[in-house]
Amino acid sequence: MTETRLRTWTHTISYGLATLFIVTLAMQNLRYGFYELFYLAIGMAALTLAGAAYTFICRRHQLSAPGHLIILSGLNSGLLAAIITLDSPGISHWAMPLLVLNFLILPLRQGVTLSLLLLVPASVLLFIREPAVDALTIIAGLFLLLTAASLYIWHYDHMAQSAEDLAITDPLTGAHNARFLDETLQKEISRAIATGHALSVINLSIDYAAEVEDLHGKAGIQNLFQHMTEHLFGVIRAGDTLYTLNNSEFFLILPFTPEEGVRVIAERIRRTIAEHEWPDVGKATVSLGCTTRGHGDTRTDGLRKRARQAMEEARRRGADSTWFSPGESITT
Ligand SMILES: Nc1nc2c(ncn2[C@@H]2O[C@H](COP(=O)(O)OP(=O)(O)OP(=O)(O)O)[C@@H](O)[C@H]2O)c(=O)[nH]1
Repeated sequence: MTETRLRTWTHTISYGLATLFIVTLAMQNLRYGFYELFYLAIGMAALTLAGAAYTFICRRHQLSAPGHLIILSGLNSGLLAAIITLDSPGISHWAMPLLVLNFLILPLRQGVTLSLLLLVPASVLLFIREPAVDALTIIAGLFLLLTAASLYIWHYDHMAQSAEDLAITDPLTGAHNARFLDETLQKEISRAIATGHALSVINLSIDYAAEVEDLHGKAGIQNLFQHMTEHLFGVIRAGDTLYTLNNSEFFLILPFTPEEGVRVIAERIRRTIAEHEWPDVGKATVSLGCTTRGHGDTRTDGLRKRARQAMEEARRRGADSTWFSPGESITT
């Protein structure tokens, strides 16, 4: 299930349960003749229903739907206004479903801010109006709920981020993996088409990797691969992204980099790697195939294939070399 779908479901269920809870409150207050509270609950139920409808309307871009903040601000400020004006002791309990809703629907920071904006003035009023022990009990309960909800959401966000990082990172080198390469490259191609900026890529492989492995073992080639990854991270500039494809190949996406630029950076990488003294292995070289996005390159496979062919051409011409393969020229 995608995150957008997951959120659409959790938002709909949250708004649905909140509506049910608030409508029950409304009916109870109607039964006992507390008409002000009845109207307040009806207003709040209308807003939670609006939230559910908004969730349905924005189901395809749930992650960037700003309307939830407006709806929840309305709910929170409505309840706060009621707490200030109505002087009804039980009303502060109504904050509980709202706190949960704030955390389930909004990003953590917005949820905390909105909840504190509701709880702090409500707590002050409780202290003024209620006996100290009663006020303290209610406030402690509300703040306990706020802490538990924020810790839970923080934990969930953290776990989701770790799972995402694991899915796109090579555990050996810490660079991005092949799975993430196509996704990023497609985004960069679309960005380059939209903005007209140049986009270049480099496919890079360690020369004589099989021989290095025979001589120094699997651990030796893995060590070299790790150290080269660190080295490459130190050479490329912010905005460039590095991918490790198998135990001896790298791929670089270089946004805003024209042909002359990719030739410069490829040559710099080749030279610095050849000059470096690598732990365990000593000297090592790489072959680099570079290309720049051409007129017909709207998908990743074309660019990747051309970069690979250029790398194979560099290898054919002898180790420790770079080869540039031009794409169809872009006429503007
Ligand atoms: N993407 C990318 N391009 C680079 C990098 N280094 C050099 N280039 C390209 O090569 C060109 C010339 O780079 P340099 O020889 O370092 O000259 P520079 O004037 O210091 O380059 P700037 O980084 O643009 O200031 C740059 O304009 C870039 O297009 C790099 O690390 N990443």
